[in-house]
Amino acid sequence: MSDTVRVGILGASGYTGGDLIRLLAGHPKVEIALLTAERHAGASVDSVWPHLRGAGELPALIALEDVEWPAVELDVIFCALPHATSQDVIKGLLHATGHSLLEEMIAESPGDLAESFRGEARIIDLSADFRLRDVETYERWYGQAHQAPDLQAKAVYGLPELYGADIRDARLVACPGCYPTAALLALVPLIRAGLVETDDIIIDAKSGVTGAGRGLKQQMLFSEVSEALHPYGVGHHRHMPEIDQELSVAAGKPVTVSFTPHLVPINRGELETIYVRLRRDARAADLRMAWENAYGDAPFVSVLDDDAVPATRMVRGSNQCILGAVDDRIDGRAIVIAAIDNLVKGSSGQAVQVMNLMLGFEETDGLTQLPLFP
Ligand SMILES: NC(=O)C1=CN([C@@H]2O[C@H](COP(=O)(O)OP(=O)(O)OC[C@H]3O[C@@H](n4cnc5c(N)ncnc54)[C@H](OP(=O)(O)O)[C@@H]3O)[C@@H](O)[C@H]2O)C=CC1
Ligand SMILES: CC(=O)N[C@@H](CCC(=O)OP(=O)(O)O)C(=O)O
Repeated sequence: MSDTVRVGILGASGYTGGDLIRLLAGHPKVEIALLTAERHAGASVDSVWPHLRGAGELPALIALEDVEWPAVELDVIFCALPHATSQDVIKGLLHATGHSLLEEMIAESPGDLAESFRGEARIIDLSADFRLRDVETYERWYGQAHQAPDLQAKAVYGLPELYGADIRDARLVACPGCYPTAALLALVPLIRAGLVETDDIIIDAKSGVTGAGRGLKQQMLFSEVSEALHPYGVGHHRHMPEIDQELSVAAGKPVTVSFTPHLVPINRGELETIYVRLRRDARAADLRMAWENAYGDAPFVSVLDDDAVPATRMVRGSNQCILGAVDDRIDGRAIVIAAIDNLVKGSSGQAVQVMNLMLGFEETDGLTQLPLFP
């Protein structure tokens, strides 16, 4: 492989696609070789993203159907498309590029796919399409049949702090949802250390409006989001099975959480306040110690001392997740708080971190931005 890798971003006119361009333009080992869009196909990056004028020479956005696979010769493909679209597109591009994942699937179930293929682009999907290991769970929560169930079984869950070793060898990575990212970074080490009861976890989550994507939606209008606070998806949000799935792995038994997201009138940022019941006379200090043990070497997770608490302003624009824990005044309980930027650690930054691991780059390459304040 040459010194730089050729990278494509599918869905480059969306919010996560835009942040991928911003981060990758500053990455020392990346050349952005392909950008796609749907409604914005044919537009220049400057016109879609005026804040990226200084990002250097970039290809114009083209429609997916105009991509010349495999001639475009990408080493890495970021797929920042709406869920459900992603699974179709990834399946199609495996055929178009002659990807080795297809070869493997043909070997496993001969007859299903008629030809043999080759090719090695690493695929990093930001959508929800390959996150759930169980196809039935996907179909129940997303309300539709999965178009690529064989591929779902091949995907690695892309939370680097938990699955770094698997990500290094993966060809298809499913980046976690933004809410699961914060919840899992906070809770997995506590569950692994046996410090919290797993049947009494309550997650009160808040997200900025960019979490909903760039498409025009009435409930995202300034007049409807500003000066307001909206709970949504109460009792049925799609991120619940994803959080349950990963906490169950950590606990070695089924875990079901209570989770309620809220839309808050900020552009970026996510804050989760998590109420837990403690085991074995544990205190908040023990929770902090478990995080320190789990994340001692992790460049993007930090733990606040004593009773200090995270806020979205401490992470905005950066790939950081900040954690804090405080003893509750109800004996035996603690309040855990996690803050991330939904567009960075919650999606695009995490996806770049995944690429760095997959290609053996420094984990922090392209991701050293400090947060913006105020
Ligand atoms: N926003 C966030 O905080 C997070 C988002 N995600 C996930 O990342 C993915 C992208 O999200 P986000 O960037 O917010 O979404 P946006 O709605 O902002 O962007 C979607 C992108 O996909 C393109 N697109 C839409 N439909 C099609 C299609 N049928 N074929 C080809 N391209 C299409 C759009 O092109 P055009 O603009 O030209 O129409 C646009 O570039 C989603 O799956 C989302 O769930 C994950 C974690 C956090
Ligand atoms: C504010 C807002 O609407 N946020 C999105 C979460 C963004 C995300 O992580 O989405 P995916 O799981 O779809 O990738 C939501 O609640 O659906």
